[in-house]
Amino acid sequence: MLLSSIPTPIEHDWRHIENISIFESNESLLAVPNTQNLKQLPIYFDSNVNHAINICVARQSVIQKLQQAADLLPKHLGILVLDAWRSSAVQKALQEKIGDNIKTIYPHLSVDEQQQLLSDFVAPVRADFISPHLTGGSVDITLFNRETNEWLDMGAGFDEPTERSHTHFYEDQPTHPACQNRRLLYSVMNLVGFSNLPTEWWHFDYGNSLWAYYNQKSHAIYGAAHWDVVDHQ
Ligand SMILES: C[C@@H](N)C(=O)N[C@H](C)C(=O)O
Ligand SMILES: [Zn+2]
Repeated sequence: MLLSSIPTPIEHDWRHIENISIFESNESLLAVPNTQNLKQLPIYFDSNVNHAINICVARQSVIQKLQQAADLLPKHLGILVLDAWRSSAVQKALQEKIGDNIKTIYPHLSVDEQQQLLSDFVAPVRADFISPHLTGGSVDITLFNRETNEWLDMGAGFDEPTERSHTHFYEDQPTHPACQNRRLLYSVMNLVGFSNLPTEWWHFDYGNSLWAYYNQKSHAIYGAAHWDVVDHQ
């Protein structure tokens, strides 16, 4: 497959994204299946993030498209879903967790600079804003080797709040494995219709306002979605 190079980022402004119209499609949230080349590992539940659920769920078309993207990969690779739909309570817990990481890594930055950096890596939690993962249209994913189950080298850890996480970071080192692996993930996801968040090599969207923004669509098709843990026990 011809791999796309990863473009220089277009910055996003959450204030602009919240003004995009949503024509809700009412597609259901479903569990991400475990197939040979598509698996889930609910990373926030496994790492005891408050309120995280023990399953990755996403909109029906998102799941279909993930499977299509996985089928485009070389046979020895698969897509591992780490998180998909996420409640506002989990979003808030992540704001705190990643905010604390930023304070530790960058103690010399002012509070405003730390907040600005946090907004690159975690969407806001506000009553008037629908965060991307709350729509069931966002997925946090990586690639794994189907023979060894190992994650591929992406050149920065998942949720690492540093510049190395920016999707295009390794574009000036085309022979670096992380450049090749990011291009592969980016290419298959792009081919089936997802957009990528330029600050995070792992975050992709379909159907929500972030996707409408990066794909220059007139409107999004996914607003807030709800998964009732009690109904699904
Ligand atoms: C927290 C991280 N995994 C993520 O999903 N970030 C984006 C920006 C989000 O919070 O929607
Ligand atoms: Zn994400």
